[in-house]
Amino acid sequence: MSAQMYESFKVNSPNVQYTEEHIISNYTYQTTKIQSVNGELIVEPVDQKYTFKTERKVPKMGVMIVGLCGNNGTTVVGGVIANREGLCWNTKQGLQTPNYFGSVVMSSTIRLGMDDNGRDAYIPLKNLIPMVHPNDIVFGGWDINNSNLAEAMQRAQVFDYDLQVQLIPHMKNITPLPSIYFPDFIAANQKDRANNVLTGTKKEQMEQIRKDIRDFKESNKLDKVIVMWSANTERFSSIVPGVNDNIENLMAAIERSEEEISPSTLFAIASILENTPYINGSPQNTFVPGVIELALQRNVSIGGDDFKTGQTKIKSVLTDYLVSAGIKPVSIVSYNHLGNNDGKNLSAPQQFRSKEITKSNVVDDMIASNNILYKQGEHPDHVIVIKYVPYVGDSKRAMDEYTSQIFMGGHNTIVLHNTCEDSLLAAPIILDLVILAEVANRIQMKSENAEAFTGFHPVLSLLSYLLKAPLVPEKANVVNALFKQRSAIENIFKACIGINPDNNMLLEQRL
Ligand SMILES: NC(=O)c1ccc[n+]([C@@H]2O[C@H](COP(=O)([O-])OP(=O)(O)OC[C@H]3O[C@@H](n4cnc5c(N)ncnc54)[C@H](O)[C@@H]3O)[C@@H](O)[C@H]2O)c1
Ligand SMILES: O=P([O-])([O-])O[C@@H]1[C@@H](O)[C@H](O)[C@@H](O)[C@H](O)[C@@H]1O
Repeated sequence: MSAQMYESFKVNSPNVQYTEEHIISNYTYQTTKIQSVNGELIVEPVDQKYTFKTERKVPKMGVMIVGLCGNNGTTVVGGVIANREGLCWNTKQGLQTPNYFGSVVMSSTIRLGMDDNGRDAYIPLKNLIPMVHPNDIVFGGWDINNSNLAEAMQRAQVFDYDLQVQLIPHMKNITPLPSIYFPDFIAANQKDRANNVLTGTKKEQMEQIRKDIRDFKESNKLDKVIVMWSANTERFSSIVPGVNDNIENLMAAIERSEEEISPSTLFAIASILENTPYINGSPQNTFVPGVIELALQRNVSIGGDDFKTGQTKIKSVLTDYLVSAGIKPVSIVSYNHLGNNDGKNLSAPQQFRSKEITKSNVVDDMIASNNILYKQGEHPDHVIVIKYVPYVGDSKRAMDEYTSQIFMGGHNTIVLHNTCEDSLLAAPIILDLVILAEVANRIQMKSENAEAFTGFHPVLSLLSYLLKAPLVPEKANVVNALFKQRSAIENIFKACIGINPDNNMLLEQRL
């Protein structure tokens, strides 16, 4: 047996100290410095010393979901209630128990090292450093539709009937706060849903959202709140000089109720002004330059864009495998049809365009990494098709074809059919996003030459593993390859407790 599972562990190292409040780790970050000198590439291995300081106390956290009554919103809330209450339900396969499958935090493991018998020791990722447990999260939020959460959960048609029945009493008293609704930003076919909307100027509506956040935090006696956009995909906002190109212009434009400012941008600003992290689970460009500038100014975490759940997640693995194996994808065709309200909204051209962008860009970094296969600027044909077929509901059917050039003019064609229960895939991603965003805000680090500890950059690129179009700090590289993204999470958490990254060399077993 090559693997042994463990639940907990203690680090034995002179470089790691556990105090009442913190885990303090003196860590050597090993990286490689590259320089081109007189046309010659100089490669210099570098050891940089850092001190990581992680707060051990896990806060009482609330999550406010924009789009609370949607398929994703009701599924994540219902799923947490089922887990917290231990609700089991009958299905045609027998009794089903609740779980957090699909959450990398709650249901994946990481390798710590090898024991004396040569067995790999694994622990749950969630036990690596102290993190919020989803069962303890308090949910609330907004929706332009006034259904209570039990009605909305039933409308979503995601959960098995026997579970729905058990969830109704737990969800019927949860109701969404009225929200900001500007019809021009989402499909016209959403109009019938909009019976729970704020009125007033854009400034007044934004101030109401700020008050909602304060009231939610206070009434639930929360230590922290995170706002998560899981509302419909908006059209892209135009970046207009003098309107949203910097925070000064953006705040002035809000005062003028400027047309081009979207509901999601107002939610982002409201959150940042309330020192509340904001995550965008949809593809639109909520984070116009003025919003990013505000997040930097106030040092508040923002993350996005667009949950990476099924068809695109596989694309970020398959393309990485092909290119890193020296195989040249030359055509990628991604078709899917779905019948939920998300699909209905995406049936409108401008909303589809937002999604097409995030679903297409996910291969760019992998293609750019191999100039043996691709000349400068060369890339595969890449087509995205999304069709709205009401009957299939939340059960999205994805069909992909990957055609690649192989040895000596040959071709390899991979065809995938992938039935993605979209909300059952997205709900655990939503939990991972808020749990990781919260813990990232409890980690500080200091290089040996620095005066003071600092946190992560406000643009939280650590969340990339969970997103189609990762938002990264200016000048930082976008990484879409899924296992590189996962390693970043694992290795940064290991650094917090002074454990080296898993380099997979296994010299203990190769010499
Ligand atoms: N696998 C997935 O489900 C998945 C993956 C990636 C991204 N997404 C994105 O997540 C979002 C939600 O997906 P869903 O399946 O829950 O969609 P949904 O249509 O079921 O839910 C969206 C909800 O947002 C509400 N809404 C619309 N505009 C609003 C506003 N301005 N303020 C508050 N509420 C508003 C709607 O009334 C609806 O209840 C979509 O943008 C979708 O593209 C979903
Ligand atoms: O499965 P995935 O590509 O990660 O993401 C999904 C898309 O395939 C689907 O077309 C769209 O409707 C969903 O909102 C989601 O974006």
